Amino acid sequence: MLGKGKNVVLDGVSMVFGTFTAVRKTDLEIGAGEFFSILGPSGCGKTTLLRMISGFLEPTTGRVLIGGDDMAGIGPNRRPTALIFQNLALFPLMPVWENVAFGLEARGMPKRKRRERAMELIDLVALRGQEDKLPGDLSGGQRQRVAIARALAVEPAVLLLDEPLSALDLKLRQHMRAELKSIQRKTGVTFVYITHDQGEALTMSDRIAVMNHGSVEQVDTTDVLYDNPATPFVATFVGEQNVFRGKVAEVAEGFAVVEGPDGRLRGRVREGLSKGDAAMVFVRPERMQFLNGAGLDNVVTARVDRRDLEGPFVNLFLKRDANEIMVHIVNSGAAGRDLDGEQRVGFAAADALVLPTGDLARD
Ligand SMILES: Nc1ncnc2c1ncn2[C@@H]1O[C@H](COP(=O)(O)OP(=O)(O)OP(=O)(O)O)[C@@H](O)[C@H]1O
Repeated sequence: MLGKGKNVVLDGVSMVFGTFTAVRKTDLEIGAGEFFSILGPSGCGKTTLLRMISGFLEPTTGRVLIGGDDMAGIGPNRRPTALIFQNLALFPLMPVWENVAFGLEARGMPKRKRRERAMELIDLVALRGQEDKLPGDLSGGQRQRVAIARALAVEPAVLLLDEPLSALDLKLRQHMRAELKSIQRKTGVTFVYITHDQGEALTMSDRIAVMNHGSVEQVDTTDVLYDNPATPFVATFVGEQNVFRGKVAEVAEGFAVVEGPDGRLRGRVREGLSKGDAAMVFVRPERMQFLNGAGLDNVVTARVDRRDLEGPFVNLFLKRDANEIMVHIVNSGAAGRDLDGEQRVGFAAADALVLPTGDLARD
């Protein structure tokens, strides 16, 4: 009943509007049946990349291949893709099932068969019982599922989703994440998902490409992206980070020591840094600990500034001169309530990553 997922290859693709380069030369391979996200801040070129895959834009340079076929000169309607936007554009006067079956009529499928096919898809997106309602009588999340069923009805090999959840409230968005992932798994269709929401990308994707200023900075699985970001931008765009600046004092056996205003800090390093280079040390807030006398590879003294209760966990913010340090602790009782004044916080060298100085996501 459903199209089988195909791979998408971008081979030296770029997009220039007049004198402005929206997407720099990009090579990317999205696997058949993969849930692949393109993540980045507003204006970084995500939608432009998606429009080149869908055929609404012809790339300035390079080729788009879907399932091995070069898409040059092939319009959006003739590509094995379907597109879902934030603005769903459902037909308000058509019941749910006719909305889902809409693309099938153009293919000359008789009405009874169309309804049958629509019902299969309505089951897939868990909307059984809603098929005769009008879109206006559904919740936002249900409407979203109608749009997904409609896009899947035409049996695309690749489903392109452009921030489809951004109009929904937080609870519904979180629920729809699980739902989208399960639909993707059941169908085996390749999903290319555009978002600026790193939480969304991390929870749903097999792999993520992080974009910044028209370039893909890193493509990796979610765990690798979180634990081993390739650049300061990726390190700070995906999740929270503590950042310590300084100069490399030593490099040996996969670790570097960075000397700066926060002292001598040791962390993991890849190639590309030598003694004297400007560097940044990144540590996730959940890898920082308050040190009650105990030692750790790295120790920083800072003053407790504020405590944010998030419910299941607590974020403690400490100040050290101009630097803010965030420590994330599990709320197993009165977490962090009695902490104030100067405190020693620390982290293991294995939990810190040293990268060459670069642009941060939230500068
Ligand atoms: N047709 C166009 N002509 C000129 N510039 C364009 C055109 N389309 C997009 N751009 C520019 O290209 C850049 C990338 O736009 P794009 O829509 O791809 O970003 P995005 O990452 O999807 O952002 P958002 O999350 O805000 O939608 C932006 O600076 C935008 O203004």
